[in-house]
Amino acid sequence: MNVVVGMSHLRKLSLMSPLQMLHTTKRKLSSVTAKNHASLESLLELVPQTATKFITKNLPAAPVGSRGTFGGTLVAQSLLASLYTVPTNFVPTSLRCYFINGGDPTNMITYQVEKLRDGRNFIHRQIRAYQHNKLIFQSMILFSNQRNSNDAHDSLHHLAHLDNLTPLPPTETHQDAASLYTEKIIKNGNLQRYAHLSERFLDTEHLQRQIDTFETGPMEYQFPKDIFYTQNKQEMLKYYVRIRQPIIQTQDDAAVASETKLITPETDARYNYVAFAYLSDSYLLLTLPYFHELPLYSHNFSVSLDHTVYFHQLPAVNDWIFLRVKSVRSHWDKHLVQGEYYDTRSGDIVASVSQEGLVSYDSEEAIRAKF
Ligand SMILES: CCCCCCCCCCCCCCCC(=O)SCCNC(=O)CCNC(=O)[C@H](O)C(C)(C)COP(=O)(O)OP(=O)(O)OC[C@H]1O[C@@H](n2cnc3c(N)ncnc32)[C@H](O)[C@@H]1OP(=O)(O)O
Repeated sequence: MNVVVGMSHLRKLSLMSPLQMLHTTKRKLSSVTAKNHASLESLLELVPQTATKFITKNLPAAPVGSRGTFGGTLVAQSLLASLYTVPTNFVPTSLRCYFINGGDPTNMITYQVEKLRDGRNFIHRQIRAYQHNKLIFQSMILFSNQRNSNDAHDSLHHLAHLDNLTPLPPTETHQDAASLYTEKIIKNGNLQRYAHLSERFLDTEHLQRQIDTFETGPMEYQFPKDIFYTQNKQEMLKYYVRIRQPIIQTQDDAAVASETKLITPETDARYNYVAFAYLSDSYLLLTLPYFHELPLYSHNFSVSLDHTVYFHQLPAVNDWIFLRVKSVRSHWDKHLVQGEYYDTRSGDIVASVSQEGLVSYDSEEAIRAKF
């Protein structure tokens, strides 16, 4: 990224009237060609070093506006690494992670899988991620045997379910992220208000990268129309997300990837879990201001501290997944958010996610005053 150009442009913009600024920004935006983002597979690809040690093939990128590696990359790669160490009939049941040190996007990550226990029904794995010989992340994953379905042990069967979901997000309430971001943040005189929250909103490269990510990144979102700034008290944020890259949903047993083969979106349906782990860290903490009727992106500092996923069934990530997020507790800059993810075809829950983050904001009054 050309930071020097970005900064000088930023200074020029700050001397302009809001109208000039908007026109200049629009011109700049249309002159920057959209970049094709790498596929999810290449973002997450691991090179096996030994049976339990893996190194990333590509650099672990930071999300737009962040300095450190995207947490979802670490969660997903730790799951991918552990999948190489369990038989193909085992699927993840739960996954608990801690983000210990910020990831360096300019260096490869080494994942070390520890085989804690191998049972008939359950397998336990612990995964540690290192950069510069420093521990940056740790996860613990429980796998269960999907072939071991004994009806006698299935009393009190229950799966949370939502009626009235449709395979396509409703257009009257939801809109694709790129056009919504353009409409609500870049256009309609709003950009200057956001620039009061962060100078990043005066940097056309930043705006373009955000739009590129929405348009061509690994995830596709349909957000509620008030997501960036709601003026109504909200208990839950409801949005839709899916993965762009095709991932197989079923496979016959003969074709299941053996432990020696690469686990990819084409070879192993369990890649849906990996992709879900990746998407489950996006637009979770970032949505906190929504619950306070404040504009998104009004934080001063934001990192996730931990992340937990309970998988209830294989998530079909190429279909729209309906997500309900709630804010459980905010206290001394520590914020806990929880999400329930539903399959929009069946209405059944596919996963539950909890995340605590360290996010600092100015006071509500100060944010409102500058916005
Ligand atoms: C290809 C990719 C596409 C992505 C596709 C689309 C994704 C689209 C979704 C986008 C959404 C993104 C949002 C995802 C969210 C994550 O991904 S965050 C990434 C994962 N989490 C992390 O990396 C956190 C790792 N953990 C840590 O860094 C450390 O454990 C902690 C949390 C900083 C420890 O805190 P601490 O004990 O207070 O640490 P301490 O040693 O006192 O301070 C260390 C540094 O932390 C910083 N710090 C700590 N507290 C504060 C604070 N309140 N204010 C400011 N700085 C602070 C300071 O820099 C401090 O440095 P110094 O001031 O000492 O120089």
